[in-house]
Amino acid sequence: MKDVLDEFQLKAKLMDQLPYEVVWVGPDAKFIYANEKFCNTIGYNSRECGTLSVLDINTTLTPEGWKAHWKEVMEKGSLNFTTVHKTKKGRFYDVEVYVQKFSYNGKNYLCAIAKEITEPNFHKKIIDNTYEIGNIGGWELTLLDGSIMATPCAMEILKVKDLEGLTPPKVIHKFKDSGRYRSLLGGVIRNGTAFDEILETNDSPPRYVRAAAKPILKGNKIYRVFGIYQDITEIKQKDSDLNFHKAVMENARDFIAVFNKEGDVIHCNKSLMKHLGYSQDDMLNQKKIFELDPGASREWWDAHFQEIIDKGSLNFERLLSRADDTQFPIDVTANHLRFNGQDYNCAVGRDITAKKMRDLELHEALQEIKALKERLEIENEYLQEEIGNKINFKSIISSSETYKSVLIQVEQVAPTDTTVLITGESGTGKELLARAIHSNSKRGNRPLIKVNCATLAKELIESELFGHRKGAFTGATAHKEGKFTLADGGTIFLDEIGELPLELQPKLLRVIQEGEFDELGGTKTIKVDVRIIAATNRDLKEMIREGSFREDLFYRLNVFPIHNIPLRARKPDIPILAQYFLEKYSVKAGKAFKRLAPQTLEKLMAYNFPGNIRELENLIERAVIIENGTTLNPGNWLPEQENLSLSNEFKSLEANQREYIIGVLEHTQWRVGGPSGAAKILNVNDKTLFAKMKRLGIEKQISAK
Ligand SMILES: Nc1ncnc2c1ncn2[C@@H]1O[C@H](COP(=O)(O)OP(=O)(O)OP(=O)(O)O)[C@@H](O)[C@H]1O
Repeated sequence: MKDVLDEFQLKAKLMDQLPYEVVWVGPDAKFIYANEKFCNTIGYNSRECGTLSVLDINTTLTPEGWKAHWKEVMEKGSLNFTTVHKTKKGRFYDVEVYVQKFSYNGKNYLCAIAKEITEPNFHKKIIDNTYEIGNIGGWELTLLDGSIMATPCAMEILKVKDLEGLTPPKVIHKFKDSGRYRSLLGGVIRNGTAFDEILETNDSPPRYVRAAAKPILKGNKIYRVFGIYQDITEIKQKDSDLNFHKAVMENARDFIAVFNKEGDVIHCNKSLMKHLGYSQDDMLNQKKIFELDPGASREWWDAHFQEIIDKGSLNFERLLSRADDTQFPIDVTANHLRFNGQDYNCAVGRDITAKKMRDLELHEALQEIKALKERLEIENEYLQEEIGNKINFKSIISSSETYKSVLIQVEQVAPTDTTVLITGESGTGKELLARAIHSNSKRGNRPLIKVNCATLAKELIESELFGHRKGAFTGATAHKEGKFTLADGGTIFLDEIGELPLELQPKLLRVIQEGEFDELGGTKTIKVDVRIIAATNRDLKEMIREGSFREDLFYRLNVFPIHNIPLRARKPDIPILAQYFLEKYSVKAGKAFKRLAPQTLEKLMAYNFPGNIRELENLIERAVIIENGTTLNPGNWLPEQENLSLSNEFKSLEANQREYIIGVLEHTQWRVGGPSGAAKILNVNDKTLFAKMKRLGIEKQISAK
């Protein structure tokens, strides 16, 4: 070495002046000469350099590598490459090397000129600042000697005091899942598998560190691993806050959807997607408001969107359409949202099907209550009437043996639910019997609803009996309960059943048979529990023959027939009945009558009473008004003499009725209604009398007042 130095001393001095690191190297890789720049950079003095070889400063170089390198330079004469040198203090730095072969005294040498290619200062500053702001620490592990270099930030992030703390065996314990980090580091060191993961530290409270590493290769050999640590606790916190808010939105039971001005679904939560039956892919940026809300037109949407911008938010109800085309009502609050310079409609909605159902049920319940109230009011009217009528029942006056059989029948059938058909002439007391049956049945505390089939206008009978819904026909301005509904649980008394129009008879038959009927204009079948008592003064069998009464209905009604005996067939009852009426009307008229004169009774007994008990009652009432005293003597209130004799030439009942009614009408100067009208005298209501007059062909040229 000394010889060589002597020979090259001058040249060597010149080399010292160069701004490059210059070394001369022999075939054994040992330095023969190193200039000052090299010595200064590498940190060894020139004496120490004399003891070093290339392998000492190039830590990745092996003896075999050196041999191959020497051979290549010898062959090629020169080479250009970059490598890494290590200083005496252990700092690694990148160098660009130019190697030139030269020979002296038959021996070959290398002259290497190296230049540090570490980043210039300002670049380094930028990098340092970036790392600091990003809270990123860098580290580099040299695999050959296991040495590690790191930025101060890396040590800060992992809270280690020295570089040793960042070496793989130590650093793994900084993380909660040290096993996982060990395997990640092992992967990059052994197999060059880069990683980029977020790991939780062992600190309390834990922090989150992003750990990433990648191998640095020389050829296909891993000689270093470069990595970073980044404290992302804050980012993670923000992220988890964001995720929390997202989860709140996603898991809200209410529907949340965000639409842009064009009506595209920009965002929608799970609840809405599930309810509509769409997947996320179906919905986001695929669906428009117009598909979800079939009632929304372009014009509506534009106006609505603008209104939301103007007002901030709006509340309203809409119908949404599901994927399967079914619809459901929602209550929506649409809010204006301005984000990144764009306007959005953020709609929060709720399915109100159940609420609507409840409203409907409530409405129906209210309707039902209303109907029940109406019914109660009507029932109350009937019950009031009943109270009066019950007095009449108590007053069934009879002492005749003949009538006893009728009363026995009443007593027998009353407690049952059997349908009863009471026949008999007009005025014989059929209604009185019907009331007696009802009062003595278990339905006695429920109403007895009376329907006079003769007095109802033909076209109204059906709605009277079965009720109608509002609008069922012209004039049906409100819902009306039918008599059958009113009689539910009680008894219906169908007086003058023979007058029921033929076309309504099947409907009555159905109620009797099945206990159900359809309301006019209604959609539901109404079921009722009603006992039926019918009465007629017509010969229904004859009517069947004529074809004006259905035979099947007759047999349904005629389950328990009671024939009411005419008064002329129970004459022994005349005195007792006459006495009863005398007392009744005396009290009413404020008269003092106590008894009937024997002559009066005689005349009454001689009379045929075509109008039966009603006629007797009316006679006495009239007598009480006309006469005075305590004994009722015969007077001109008694029927015409010719009618008093028992004649064989009996007139028909109808002819008698006609004559009698005309007589009364003449007496009242053809006044039908009012306190002194014929109806009052005949003890029938005005309508009944009008119906009778119509039926009997009595001209209606008179005023009804
Ligand atoms: N046994 C009786 N005791 C007391 N009053 C009676 C008796 N029978 C009938 N009446 C009275 O006679 C009048 C007529 O009776 P009711 O109306 O019951 O006869 P009706 O056969 O139903 O008549 P119509 O066929 O004309 O409807 C009533 O005022 C009733 O109170």
